Amino acid sequence: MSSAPHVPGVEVRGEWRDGYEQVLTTESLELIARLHREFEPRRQERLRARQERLRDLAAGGTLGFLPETAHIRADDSWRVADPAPGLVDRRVEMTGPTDRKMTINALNSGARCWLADQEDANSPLWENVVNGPLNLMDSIDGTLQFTSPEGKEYRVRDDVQLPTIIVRPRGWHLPEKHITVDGEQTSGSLVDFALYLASCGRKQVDRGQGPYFYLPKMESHLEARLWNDVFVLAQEHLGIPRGTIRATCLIETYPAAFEMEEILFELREHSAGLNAGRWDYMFSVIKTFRTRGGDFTLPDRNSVTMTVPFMRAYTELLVRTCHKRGAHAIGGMSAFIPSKDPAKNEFAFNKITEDKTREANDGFDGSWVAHPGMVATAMDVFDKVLGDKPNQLDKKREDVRVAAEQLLDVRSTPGEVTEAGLRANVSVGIQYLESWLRGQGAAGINGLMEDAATAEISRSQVWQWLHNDVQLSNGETVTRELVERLTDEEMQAIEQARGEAFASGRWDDARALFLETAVADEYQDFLTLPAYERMP
Ligand SMILES: CC(=O)SCCNC(=O)CCNC(=O)[C@H](O)C(C)(C)COP(=O)(O)OP(=O)(O)OC[C@H]1O[C@@H](n2cnc3c(N)ncnc32)[C@H](O)[C@@H]1OP(=O)(O)O
Ligand SMILES: O=CC(=O)O
Ligand SMILES: [Mg+2]
Repeated sequence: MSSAPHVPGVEVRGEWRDGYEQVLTTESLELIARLHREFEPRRQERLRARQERLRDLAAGGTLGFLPETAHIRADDSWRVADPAPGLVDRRVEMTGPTDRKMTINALNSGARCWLADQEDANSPLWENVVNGPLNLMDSIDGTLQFTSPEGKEYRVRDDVQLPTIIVRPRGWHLPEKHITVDGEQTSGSLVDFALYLASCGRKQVDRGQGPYFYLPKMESHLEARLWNDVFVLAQEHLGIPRGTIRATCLIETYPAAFEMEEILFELREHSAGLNAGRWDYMFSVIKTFRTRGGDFTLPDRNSVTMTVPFMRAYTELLVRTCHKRGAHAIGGMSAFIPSKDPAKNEFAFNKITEDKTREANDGFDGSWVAHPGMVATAMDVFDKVLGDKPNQLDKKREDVRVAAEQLLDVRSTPGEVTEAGLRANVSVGIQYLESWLRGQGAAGINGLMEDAATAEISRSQVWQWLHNDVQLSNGETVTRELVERLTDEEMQAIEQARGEAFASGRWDDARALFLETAVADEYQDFLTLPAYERMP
């Protein structure tokens, strides 16, 4: 049995298993230590800045384009780096967790890129943190195999074009408690980043591509600057040419929507574009102005479509901003997944087609699908719009003009707050949390893909409706008693639906966590923070 290598100041506190030595190497742990020592104070500073901004907003402030960076927006001369190998044609990107089976299924999906997710679709169980990069390493080495408990054999095909791998590390807010440096918990972002970079970075360069990343949940261009500085130091540390790393930033927080251009600017030598992360964006809209009542209260989650005014303003601005700077604009995730029921399946595929058609016509260069069964449908849509072109960076969208007021226009969102919407939030929130606590960060619930971002919407809507005394369409006011009663009823329904399997689930924990984050007066910034404390 191997054990963790000795690196001064570094302690691996997570359970050690055979094979981990391939990823938890001296080199990767030294990189984590160097990044931690160099950047942890700045990470903490940026997290404090988030809190300060939230306090200002709660006190009546608002969001707007920053006066201090107006010169960056006004300067037409700068562009991001030219697209890197493997990132020129990104018309369809698969997303999903990095367990062995799903890694193989994603690689065989026919998509152009694969977002290998250590974030929204992953729950940071220690074994997921280590196995993710381990599986990616095996896939690059061509040794990845899997046999299911039923005996089904999985292999990466050699007759399809493999997607370009883009790894999404955790956001800046999440700690990693299983690796400490000088006695301190490390950053989940830096651990995910360093484990992949150290184990796969050079291999990706050798096969003509590079270590590519998706960067989630950033709230300001100064957080992007922090990532850029991390990239510069890590490339130098590992002896990889500067600019080899490429990163696509998710614009998925309300404050970041006002700093798209600055985020591209900060990362320009490493930038691979922006992505419209619609689910976290919706969560962030609720969270940012959660105490400000009617003007920022959204109706039922399923009424907030991509065509409501404030969402439309956000995606239009994203395409225009990217193409002005030579950067790819990547669309988001429609939550519909295939169903065994033919009518529901047809509905889901129609929804995907509609969503991807709107994005392709708007100028996005590609978009996400959550399930391999949907790759061909999305490909068909983008093929029709792109034709032989690898992207549509030439579609400048200079017709688009988006003012701050349009991004902030939540009030014009049509729809109601209904008891069914409240029940759905409670039920989905609890079911997702139960799955997350067991180490599964994405789940299909009621025909929809649910992950950390969609669960954040569910619990934050309940919090917002409750703490703003919102009236349901049936005239009833949302109170703590009502939410608790519906929670009891929904728990009974879940127990009935799950049958015998219910007994082995972590339902008490999931229910308690949901109520702690959806009902308690003190709003938790991220559901995953208290959830992580309940994780071994
Ligand atoms: C807000 C955001 O950040 S969106 C991006 C993050 N979220 C995600 O990436 C979610 C990705 N999607 C998923 O994880 C899955 O599709 C789920 C959990 C929603 C549904 O998965 P399942 O219940 O397994 O669906 P289903 O039974 O239809 O799957 C059929 C096959 O496709 C595979 N599959 C489904 N989704 C994926 C995926 N995203 N990646 C790889 N394989 C997949 C399944 O493993 C299964 O394989 P098998 O037939 O070999 O056993
Ligand atoms: O990460 C994507 C999102 O929609 O959230
Ligand atoms: Mg997200």
